Amino acid sequence: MWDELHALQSGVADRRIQTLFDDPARFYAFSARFDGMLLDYSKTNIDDAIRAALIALAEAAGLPEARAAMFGGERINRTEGRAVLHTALRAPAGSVIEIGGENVMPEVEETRARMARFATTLRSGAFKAQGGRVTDVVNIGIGGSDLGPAMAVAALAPYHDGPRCHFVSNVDGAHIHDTLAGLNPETTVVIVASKTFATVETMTNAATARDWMAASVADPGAQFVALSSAEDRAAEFGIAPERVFGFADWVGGRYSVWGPIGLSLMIAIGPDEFSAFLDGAAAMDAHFRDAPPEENLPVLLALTGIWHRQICGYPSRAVLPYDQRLALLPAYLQQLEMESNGKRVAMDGADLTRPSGPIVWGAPGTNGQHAFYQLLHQGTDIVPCEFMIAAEGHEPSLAHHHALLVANCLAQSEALMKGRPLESARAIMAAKGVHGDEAEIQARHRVFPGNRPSTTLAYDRLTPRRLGQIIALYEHRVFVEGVILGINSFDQWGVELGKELATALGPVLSGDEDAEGKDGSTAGLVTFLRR
Ligand SMILES: O=P(O)(O)OC[C@H]1O[C@](O)(CO)[C@@H](O)[C@@H]1O
Repeated sequence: MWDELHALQSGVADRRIQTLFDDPARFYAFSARFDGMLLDYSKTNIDDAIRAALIALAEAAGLPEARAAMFGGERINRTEGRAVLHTALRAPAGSVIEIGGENVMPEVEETRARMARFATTLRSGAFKAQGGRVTDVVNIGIGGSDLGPAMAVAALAPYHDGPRCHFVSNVDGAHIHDTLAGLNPETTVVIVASKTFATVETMTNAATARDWMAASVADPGAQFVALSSAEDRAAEFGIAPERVFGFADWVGGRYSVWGPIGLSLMIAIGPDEFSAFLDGAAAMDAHFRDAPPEENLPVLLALTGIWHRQICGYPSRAVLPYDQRLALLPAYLQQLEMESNGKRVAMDGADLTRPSGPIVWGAPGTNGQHAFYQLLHQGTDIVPCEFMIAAEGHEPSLAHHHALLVANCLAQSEALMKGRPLESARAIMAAKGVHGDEAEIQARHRVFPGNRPSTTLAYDRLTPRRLGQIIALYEHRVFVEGVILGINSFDQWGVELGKELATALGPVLSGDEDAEGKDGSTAGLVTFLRR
């Protein structure tokens, strides 16, 4: 299968993507729709034969079985011995989802209902902080306990009618200092979001926030909430059980926004809109489970990923949402994709024989156009681009802005594909009255090689439901790529070594231990920083 795909790639290496549009039906044949979304992958070099080979590859890798195993609650996270069931957090009420014969849904639904009750009392003012109605909520968490809710709260700003939400993640004291500086401790609620309730950054920030609050209110613990799988540790921290929202170990950190970790989002937009967010994701789950591969958005997005990274060899991909409110989506997807598929061994511990998942990066358009798009168009590396655009914004009086946004988004994928040949650049110089050697030099700088692939995800409007679908689409894309690569997308051992060394460096930096045994560079830096 892999050999066949490499052979197909060699055969089309010189083909211009643009020539594929000689077929007037290309756009329809190489795009797929679901609900209010459209995934266009026609501006790639994938043709019928390549798509068929990619689908065969996914099937040979056991995608149907792996998908059934995930939805069926099997312990597919082999290195941690855990099931992977974030899909249960958004499953409709009344669903039956079992792990080892036990239905997990009653507990999921009970926690969902408790979250909704708490969010409602907080939004209505029935829950009183020690200075009265809650004005501000500070979510303290990092990685999956931060990026999901922070990204979604920003994305859904037009639906935000609850208290203000703030997010503190970095252990750099500047982050919590600057966030708390503008807040009143008497009307602020602090949410400590940590699956393990042991992450050093989060626990350090939580202790600082508690000290800040203790300086102003009699009972700081009364304004603290915990979101965690380690409910005993939350209790030790001094948070009463009625404000502890637990979740099971089968929810991975980067897949956790759908449950308690999403509490700040629920407080911001309200339980009804939060339900719409879950419903969107559940609809994508059903589509992923049931749609045939040629119509299945997560499968198709994954296959373009495999084609570009593992077959064509492009090392990175750019996520380019033409939506300012999705400014945090690239960071969110960096964790989702790189923590899931940035691995060098297969499920059985053998070395991977192919590249791991790609480097994921990006920024919203149109800002990126005035920064790094230069490289996308004329750099020597090819970076597949993943554009995202809504048909309409939330500001009817600013429709002319949105029209410009859409035009820019479409123009970029067109420019990447078509480029500008040397003859056109020469004609531009001639029209400017520049001739001879200077014209030739100037023309060469104005050439765009083109033939650079992109996909576009278009949707009607960034509603809570649509955002839920988009995130679930990417989650399942990551899963499919992981299955094809034969890796475990649900552990993250690669984050451990740095944590261990940071712990060991603490006493060295404080001067309690010397730097003996450290390499010369680390010892030199310790000396410089201590001085
Ligand atoms: O929610 P926790 O347990 O504080 O973990 C935060 C993050 O840290 C990581 O474990 C990586 O260090 C992520 O996977 C996770 O999202």
